[in-house]
Amino acid sequence: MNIMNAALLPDVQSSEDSRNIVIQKVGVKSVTYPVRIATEDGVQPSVATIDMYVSLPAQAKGTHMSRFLEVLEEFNAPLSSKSLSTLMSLVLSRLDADSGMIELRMPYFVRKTAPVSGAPSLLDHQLTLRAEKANGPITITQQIQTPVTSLCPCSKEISLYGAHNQRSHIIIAATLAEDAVLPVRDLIEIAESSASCQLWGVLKRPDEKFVTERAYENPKFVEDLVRDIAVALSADPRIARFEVSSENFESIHNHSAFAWLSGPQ
Ligand SMILES: Nc1nc2c(ncn2[C@@H]2O[C@H](COP(=O)(O)OP(=O)(O)OP(=O)(O)O)[C@@H](O)[C@H]2O)c(=O)[nH]1
Repeated sequence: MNIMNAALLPDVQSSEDSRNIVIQKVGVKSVTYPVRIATEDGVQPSVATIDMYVSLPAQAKGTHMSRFLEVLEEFNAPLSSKSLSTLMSLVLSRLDADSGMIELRMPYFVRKTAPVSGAPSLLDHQLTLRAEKANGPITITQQIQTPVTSLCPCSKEISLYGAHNQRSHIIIAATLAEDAVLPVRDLIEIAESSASCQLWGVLKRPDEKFVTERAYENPKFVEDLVRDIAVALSADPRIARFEVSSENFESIHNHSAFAWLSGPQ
């Protein structure tokens, strides 16, 4: 459509609304979009599911939905805490809004080498990056879901042989201190080092023996996981506040053991 035709169309969104009701969040939800993530090892391509919202004042009938995607089209920087903050500012300015939120959810891959054989493989994590602007400055939250192994201390103590163990999903959401930079890898390392054992995509037999014994020597309740992680996050000056959870997919039940906490405490 050319500009002449567009100018002839009524702009319903920009008309006045008489109900006197503010909308806290309006925008686009579940946009699937290719992205590039800035990592310490270079730029990693991924595909994100994106929500972008702004507030709408009481007198405005509608927001300008097309502008969210226009900003995304123009935004060309690899994703980092700094560039996400810039994207939030661009959205607020283009939508003429005081407050808003952008959340991107995407797979994030880490290249690993198996503990004994050194076999290379990729391990997938779920990364969520969130920018929020309310009354103060823009805040950035980095959330990572990391899969690990946990082995039950009680089971080890009471059993003649073995101990039940499970795959656990640890979720750490760290809201950064102002201007702080926190590599996502640091959060993954905190999660993995707090677990009974970390996971690898490829394990040969010597590696399998290693992870089996490593988990047995390092048993953890779901409570131990979230508490050990909270201790590490509380000591990190780059993190203003955090939430940690672990879901342990039990092998002796058809349900999970779960723990959640927020900090610092
Ligand atoms: N506000 C609003 N827009 C919607 C809704 N449903 C669809 N639209 C969008 O309306 C858009 C077009 O409106 P605007 O984004 O304001 O487009 P425009 O007026 O040509 O562009 P600007 O001049 O930049 O505002 C389309 O992208 C549709 O997605 C809705 O429920 N609310």
